[in-house]
Amino acid sequence: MDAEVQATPTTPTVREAGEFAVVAAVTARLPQSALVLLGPGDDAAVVRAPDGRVVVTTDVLVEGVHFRRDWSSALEVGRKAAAQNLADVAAMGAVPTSVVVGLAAPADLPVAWAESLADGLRTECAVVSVSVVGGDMTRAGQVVISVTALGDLEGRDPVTRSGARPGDLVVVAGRLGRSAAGLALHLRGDAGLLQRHAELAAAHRVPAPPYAAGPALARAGASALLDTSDGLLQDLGHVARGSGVRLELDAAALEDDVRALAACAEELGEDPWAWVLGGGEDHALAGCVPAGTALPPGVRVVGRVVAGSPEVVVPGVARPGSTGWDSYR
Ligand SMILES: Nc1ncnc2c1ncn2[C@@H]1O[C@H](COP(=O)(O)OP(=O)(O)O)[C@@H](O)[C@H]1O
Ligand SMILES: Cc1ncc(C[n+]2csc(CCOP(=O)(O)OP(=O)(O)O)c2C)c(N)n1
Ligand SMILES: [Mg+2]
Ligand SMILES: [Mg+2]
Ligand SMILES: [Mg+2]
Repeated sequence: MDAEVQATPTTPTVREAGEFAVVAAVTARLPQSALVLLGPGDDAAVVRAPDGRVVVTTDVLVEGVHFRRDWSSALEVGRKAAAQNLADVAAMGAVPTSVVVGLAAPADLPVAWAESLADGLRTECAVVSVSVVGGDMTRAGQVVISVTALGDLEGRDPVTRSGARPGDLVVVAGRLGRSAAGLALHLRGDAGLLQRHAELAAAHRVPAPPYAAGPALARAGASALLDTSDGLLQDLGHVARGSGVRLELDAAALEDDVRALAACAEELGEDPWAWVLGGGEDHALAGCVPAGTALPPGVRVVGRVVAGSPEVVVPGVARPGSTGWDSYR
C-alpha cells in the first residue's frame, strides 16, 4: 500500500484541481462492497440493511487534536478515522455495512493527500469488507475528517453500556496502552526513540481494533460493551454508571499489557500503568459477560462486576493522574 501511495504522481493542490475533480479522484479509489445498491455519485447512497434496523455512529477527527500531518501519513489518518468508527459499530455487537466521510481541507492541501486518505479509509474498511459509499468535501482552515459508519445487528439486540449485573465478569479484547505510549513517543519527537519503539508509535497512528470480537461477544451474551477511545478507566466508568454497578479490575490480568510497554516507559521516564488504565485510542473492546460465558477468541477476563457505588477500581494499583481523555481538559 505504501508503494501505491509513493507511486501517486505529484498532484496539484485541491484549490488548483477544484472540488469536483478531487471528489472524482477520491471516489475513483473507492470500489463498492456487495452491500451497496447505489454508491457515490448521486444525492445519497443506498445500502442494504439486512436486519431492518440500522446502527449508526459518527466521530470527527481534527488536525492538531486527533492527528498531525507531520506525524501520520494520509493513509494512516484514513485508516485511523475508519477504525475509530468501525470500532464503535463493533462495540454495539454489530457488523459494519458502510461508511460515509466528510472531508474539510485547506485550499493548499495536495490532491495526493486526499487520495491517500481515501486509500487509508478504503484499506481499513476492507478489513471488515465494507466500502466508503459517499461523503462531502469543503474548505476549512485545517483538515477535519468526519466519518459516519453504519452497521447491522444480525437479528441480535444491541449491546449497550447499561446491562452489566453483579456477578458478571469484566472482559477485554485487544491491547491496552499502546496508542498512549505511541503518542508519548511522537510528542517527544526523538527519531531514535521512535525507531526503537516503532511498533508502539505505529499503534498510535493506526489502531487495530478487534472488530470480530464485538459481534462474537454479542452472540456469546455480553451484557455491556464499548470501545476504549478515551481510556479504560474512563470508558468502563460509563458502564459502571450506565449499569449502576461497581467494576473491580484485576491488576494481574492487565500485567501483560503493562509489561509490553515497560521498556518504552522506562526510557521515557513514564508510568506504563497510566497508559494502560488512562490512555485512549487503542479502540480495544471492553465490557461484561455473565459468569460462565464461553469466551470468544481473543477475549480475556480482567475483572468482576459487584454491587456498590458505580465506579471502576483496580485494587493494588495507584490511580493514574488521568483516567482518560477529555477534549476540553
Ligand atoms: N454533538 C453531539 N450531538 C449529539 N450526540 C452526541 C454529540 N456528541 C456526542 N454525542 C453522543 O454522546 C454519546 C457519547 O459520545 P462519545 O463519547 O463521542 O462516544 P464514543 O467515544 O463512542 O465516540 C454518543 O452516543 C454520541 O452519539
Ligand atoms: C496530535 C494529537 N494530540 C493528542 C492526541 C490524543 N487524543 C486525541 S483525541 C483522543 C481521545 C479520543 O478522541 P475522541 O474525540 O474523544 O473520540 P471518541 O471518544 O469520541 O471516539 C486522544 C487520546 C492525538 N491523537 N493526537
Ligand atoms: Mg465519539
Ligand atoms: Mg465508542
Ligand atoms: Mg472520547
